[in-house]
Amino acid sequence: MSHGWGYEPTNGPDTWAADFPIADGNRQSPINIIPKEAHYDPSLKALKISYDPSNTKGILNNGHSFQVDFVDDTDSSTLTGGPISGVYRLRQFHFHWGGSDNRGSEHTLNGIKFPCELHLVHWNTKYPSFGEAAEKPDGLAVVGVFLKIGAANPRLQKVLDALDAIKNKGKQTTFANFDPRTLLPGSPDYWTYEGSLTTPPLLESVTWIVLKEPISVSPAQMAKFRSLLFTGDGEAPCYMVDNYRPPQPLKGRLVRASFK
Ligand SMILES: O=C(NCc1ccccc1)Nc1ccc2c(c1)[B-](O)(O)OC2
Ligand SMILES: [Zn+2]
Repeated sequence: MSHGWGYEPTNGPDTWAADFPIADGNRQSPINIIPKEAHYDPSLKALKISYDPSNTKGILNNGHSFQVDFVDDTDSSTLTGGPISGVYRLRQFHFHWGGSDNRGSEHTLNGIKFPCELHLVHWNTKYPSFGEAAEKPDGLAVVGVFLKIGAANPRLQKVLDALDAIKNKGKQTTFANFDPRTLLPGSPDYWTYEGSLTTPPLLESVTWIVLKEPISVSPAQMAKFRSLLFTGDGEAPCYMVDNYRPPQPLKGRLVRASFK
């Protein structure tokens, strides 16, 4: 019985193409971003982010990461502007991180890996649902934020304090009134390119918006991420670390910059 995809040698990123041939597609993510090769596009608008903390629904260990889910049945938490047209609704945010501080991010900058990367997932309201949007080339918009080691980030702490309650795969707990805007850096500068989900089903439906300025995370806070388990209650425990896909071939894609 073939177990599901994951990040171990037997089911990790190098094995995904067997079940998800799109893994070798023409717009796969993540990528290595080389700022000097990005094209400044003066027509790119500023990102407009408007979140309603009361939309926060809960926090879940899904066995690959943990995610904070949002009520997305109205336009109360949205992303507009930037490289996208129309209104995209916030669905969830989650992270990818490493087993040590020298790795963990999915996107890289000049080949440099950050210890962690935040993904804020939005779907295009021209489609009836997230699931439908996820199958369209302009269906999703994901804001990526790098985390770099530094001072403890107080904005992260509320999220990290909830992790003790969702140690195992499948566990979820209440989580309310969180404003993900508080996790964003001060600078509005971003790179953008057309890509995909970075986990199976690896659908090529994501407009990526990767912010230039990282936010901080302390070593102790990174240890909290690494205290989660990939495994379910009663299984042999396996720490949730290195849940990142490495950069994929650019295949001729342009990376645009919103700044000079
Ligand atoms: O939503 C996901 N799966 C469930 C699903 C349901 C219905 C249709 C397709 C997929 N996955 C997913 C969504 C967004 C992002 C990622 C993975 B990411 O690349 O890690 O960062 C951005
Ligand atoms: Zn992600």
